[in-house]
Amino acid sequence: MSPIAYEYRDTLLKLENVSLTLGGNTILRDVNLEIKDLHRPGYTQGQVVALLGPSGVGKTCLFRILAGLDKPDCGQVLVEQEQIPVQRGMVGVIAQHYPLFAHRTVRGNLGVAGKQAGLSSAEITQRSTDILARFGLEEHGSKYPAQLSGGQRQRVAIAQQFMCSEHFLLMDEPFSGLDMVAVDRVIGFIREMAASDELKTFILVTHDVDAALRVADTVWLLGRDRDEKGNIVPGARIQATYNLADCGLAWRDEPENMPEFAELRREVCAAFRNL
Ligand SMILES: Nc1ncnc2c1ncn2[C@@H]1O[C@H](COP(=O)(O)OP(=O)(O)OP(=O)(O)O)[C@@H](O)[C@H]1O
Repeated sequence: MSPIAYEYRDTLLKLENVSLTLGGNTILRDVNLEIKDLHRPGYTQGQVVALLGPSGVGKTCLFRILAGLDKPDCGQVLVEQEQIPVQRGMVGVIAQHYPLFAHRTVRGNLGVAGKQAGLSSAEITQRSTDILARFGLEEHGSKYPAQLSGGQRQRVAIAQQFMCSEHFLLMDEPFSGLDMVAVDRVIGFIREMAASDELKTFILVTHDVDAALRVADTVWLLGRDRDEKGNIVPGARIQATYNLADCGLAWRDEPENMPEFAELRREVCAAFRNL
């Protein structure tokens, strides 16, 4: 199938030579990547990118650096069209399992995020109302997390991050522990939200090859090199970049049923196994 037309515009987020050492061990080594505003003629299209890597490779460390929660030893993360150094709060963070405050209502949960982002009470009320409507949660504002379904809780957790970060949403293992139907629902939701705003950018950190290839327009493989004897060289870096738009897989319904998907999946899995 022929690829869908698109072009890249401004840089929205850039990692420049990010390296990290912890307890004397090199964890990340010269990680470079760039997320650009992806433009599809006739469509509003945000970005969905995935950082894929095996367990223990340094995904969580990179996640924290991307979110401005930790500083790398060298290198930097620049965000927005103005390319400013990332600060805590500029990138919305959704931790694994979509945690919420159990003792606060849905509106209360959104309010906490709004307060952390420095919004006034009036702004919190206004933005919460807008966001609840956008997420189809209008009727649930005064409910507590325990009174929601799993899918609704996920939506609230994602909505919460939209209170503080308009554009960037970083998700840590968003598919872990979910059944097939729930994975479909999260993928559908990410796609829908990404198509709601030209600058909306989802960054998924995951080891789930299938889900990453189903939802992302770009996938980066994070891994460590091996020396000539096959031993692991400390320090993960970007080992491969897969452009799913060029493969004709991005923005399709059920790309997993396309032959191109199986081919790319084979290639990614083979590379993954060597990391
Ligand atoms: N505070 C720390 N001090 C020393 N080493 C650390 C520290 N935090 C993490 N590490 C090491 O850094 C490496 C990467 O850890 P990280 O949690 O980022 O991996 P990951 O890719 O997220 O793994 P997983 O998918 O299993 O969660 C691991 O080898 C870990 O032992």
